[in-house]
Amino acid sequence: MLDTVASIETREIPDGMRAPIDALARVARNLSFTIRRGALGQSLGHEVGENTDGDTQKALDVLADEAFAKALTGTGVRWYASEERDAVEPLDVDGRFVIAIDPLDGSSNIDVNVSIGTIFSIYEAKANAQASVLRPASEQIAAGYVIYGPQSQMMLTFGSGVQQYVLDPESDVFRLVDAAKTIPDGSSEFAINASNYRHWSKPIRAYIDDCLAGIDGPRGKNFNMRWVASLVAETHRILSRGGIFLYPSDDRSGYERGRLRMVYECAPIAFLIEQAGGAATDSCDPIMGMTASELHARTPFVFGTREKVARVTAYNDLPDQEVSALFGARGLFRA
Ligand SMILES: O=P(O)(O)OC[C@H]1O[C@](O)(COP(=O)(O)O)[C@@H](O)[C@@H]1O
Ligand SMILES: [Mg+2]
Ligand SMILES: [Mg+2]
Repeated sequence: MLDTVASIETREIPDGMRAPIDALARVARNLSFTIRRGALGQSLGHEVGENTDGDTQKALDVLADEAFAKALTGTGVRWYASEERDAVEPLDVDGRFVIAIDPLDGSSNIDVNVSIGTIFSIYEAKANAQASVLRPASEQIAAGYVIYGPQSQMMLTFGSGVQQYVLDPESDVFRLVDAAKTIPDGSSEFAINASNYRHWSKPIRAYIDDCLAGIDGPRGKNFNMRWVASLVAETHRILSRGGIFLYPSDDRSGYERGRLRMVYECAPIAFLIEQAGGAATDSCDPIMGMTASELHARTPFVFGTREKVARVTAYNDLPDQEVSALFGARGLFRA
């Protein structure tokens, strides 16, 4: 259907990158259609296997991965690195780019009609597959995500701000609605999977304790909590109205480095967030300065408005015994 016309408005997309971005947008609009059909179409949420990281793969994870790899072939992409594949794979031998992708983010939400997404990151390719993705996040030349929600939207950065596109159901084209999206200040929302509270480090517990204490605590104001369990949806909310997201490391086996993957989840989201005026860290240091040790490596992840992310770093920098007391007693960073 519609595969011969441009699937995204290209005026703000650098010339050399239009082919891969158009391919990503084309698959995204097809996925959006498939997701909207739900049970009227093919089954999407049943388990079909397990990926390298030990996550169950749903039918839609695999369908999305195969569709992106196929559509990107012939668009100048030399290497394709996916959450759903064991290793980085070749596409076009002479291609200029490497794409790292989480083809379907928020898999646990497929069956319950809650927003899910796609996250991607683009670098200049190197001759070596591994070296093309195991490099500082700051070397990304583009990053973006698609959210499949009540509206399907795409957010893109090429290193000079964040562009917001909405998939127009009339024309089936992603249309540019904001060429300079920035994160608003002032939200009092935090997002964390609070069921893991007992597993967190002291500084993370102290940070959340102080939020929960609300107007009676050291922060002197009330907070609200959100947890969608789709990284894309949390990012979209924070880009739209501010706040902070935390997926810290914890003491469960396998969560020593948190849950989220550096190459195709945290690096691209960090790039977008910084380009929108926010900050992204591993709870201490900026994600953009980090290099993954392997394709599926995890990292603790904290992002949102700068002041909120800096506060988490400050809690982490304090000696254990001082963590809460100091903030409470001296009223540091009040509100
Ligand atoms: O179930 P948990 O531990 O709260 O984890 C939720 C996180 O896992 C993820 O679903 C991981 O992504 P995938 O669905 O791509 O594996 C994130 O989108 C989300 O932030
Ligand atoms: Mg994901
Ligand atoms: Mg995924």
